Order: sequence, then C-alpha cells, then structure tokens
Amino acid sequence: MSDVVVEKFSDAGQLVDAAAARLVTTIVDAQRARGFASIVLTGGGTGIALLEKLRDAPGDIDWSQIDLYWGDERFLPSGDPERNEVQAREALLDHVPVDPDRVHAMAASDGIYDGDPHGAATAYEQLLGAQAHGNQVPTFDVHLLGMGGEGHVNSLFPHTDAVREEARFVVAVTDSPKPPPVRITLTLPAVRRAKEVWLLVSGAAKAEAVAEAVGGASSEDWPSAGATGLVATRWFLDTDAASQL
Ligand SMILES: O=C1O[C@H](COP(=O)(O)O)[C@@H](O)[C@H](O)[C@H]1O
Repeated sequence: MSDVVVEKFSDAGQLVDAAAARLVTTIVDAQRARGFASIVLTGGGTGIALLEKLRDAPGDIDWSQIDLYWGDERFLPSGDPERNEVQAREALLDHVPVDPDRVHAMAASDGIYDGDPHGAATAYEQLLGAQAHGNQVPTFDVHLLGMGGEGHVNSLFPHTDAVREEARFVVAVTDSPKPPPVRITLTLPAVRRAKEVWLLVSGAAKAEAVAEAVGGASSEDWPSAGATGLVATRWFLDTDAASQL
C-alpha cells in the first residue's frame, strides 16, 4: 500500500513553490542514484506555473539527464498555444539545456499520423514501451497531475471509456467534455507505474473533487481517485482546494 500525503498551503503560489522545491530534490536524488530522472509533465494552470518556477529555481538539476513525457496532450496542430507541449516549452524547456532526444512530446494533429489520434496514441504507447527497459511503461519518478473540478486528470474524464481503460496505457479521446475535444492521454494503469503521483490543485471549485478522491471515491465518478503512485501519492493543495477535507 502506498502512502497518501496531503500538504496544505495558504495559496497557489506557496503550493507551486513547495512542489517545485520538492521536484528539484526528487530529480537530483534520482540522478545521483541511477544517473537520470524520469518525469511526466502535465498541462493546466498549476502544472505550467510549476515549470515556470523550475526555470527560476532549478537547483542542481542536470538537464541533460532527464527523460520528459506528457500525461496528456490536446491533439492540435504543432505550435498551437493550447498544446501542453507548447506551454511547457515556453515555460521551461526552451530555456534549459534539455536533451531534445529525451523530450518525448505527443504527436500534433498535423504530424505524421495524418490527423488520426488513435494512431498517435498507439505510437506514444510504443514509445513508452521502447523506453521501459523490458517493461511496457517506464517507472516514472514522478507523474505530475493537475485536476479539473469534476475530478479529471490527464484527459481522463468521469464516466468515459478512457477512465475505465484497463489494458491500454495510452488512448485517444475524441469527445472530451473540456475543449478541445480530441486529445491523447495516458490511462490510469500508466499513471500507476509512477513511483510518485503528485496532484497540484488550487481553488474552491475543486474542493469537492479533492474530498471525494482523497476519501476513496470510485475513479469512474472521480478519476483523480484512481491516480495513485507505487510508493506515494502526494496532494499539494491550497486552502480553498482543501476546504472540504
Ligand atoms: O485540460 C487539461 O486540464 C487539466 C487540469 O487543468 P487545470 O488548469 O484545471 O489545472 C490538466 O492537468 C491537463 O493536462 C489538461 O490537458
């Protein structure tokens, strides 16, 4: 049974600062222990704010020894500002010396899959397998997650085939209730391959979902309830998001 750790902060800024400091330590520890770190990035407000903070305060991170993946992506043309990849590059990746071969972005809709999100999802699943040293998915050090007010994480929304998926590690979503409708997402079985899952959540609009997920609701109803790490699941909450705990 992995640990569930809930940390509360006075506001979103404090939350992001604390998560960024802890992520620096986690990455540096992994690099010292086995030579590299493996991190899954997220989109959304707190996820991108975290990357901006890492840009300002990177500590001793060795940017050449980090594998970066995405938990989900909006299936839009390359360069579209709504793409999680584009936002992550602007916030951090264009400003630090990452190894481009270790930055594993999901395909864009105008890329080689000719607008087919299912093909793009299959390709990303194959990429994860190729990076996994004999497993189907790498053992990520940290899978970062934001969360929507209805409990969605990555592009796994309540009462959908994607959140119920048990066999596939990456799937396409073609009817996301949150725009844009077409997305690619890691599934809960892939999220659960991370040593640690970190959920960065701020705002009163998300308080009910936090309380349901931390309280052990079903992932069918509240997808974030199913996002657990092998070793630990850490909730970074501001006061408003924690107000129904
Ligand atoms: O659409 C998405 O939303 C979630 C949550 O975003 P937030 O702005 O409410 O924190 C995000 O984690 C996900 O990557 C993104 O595609």
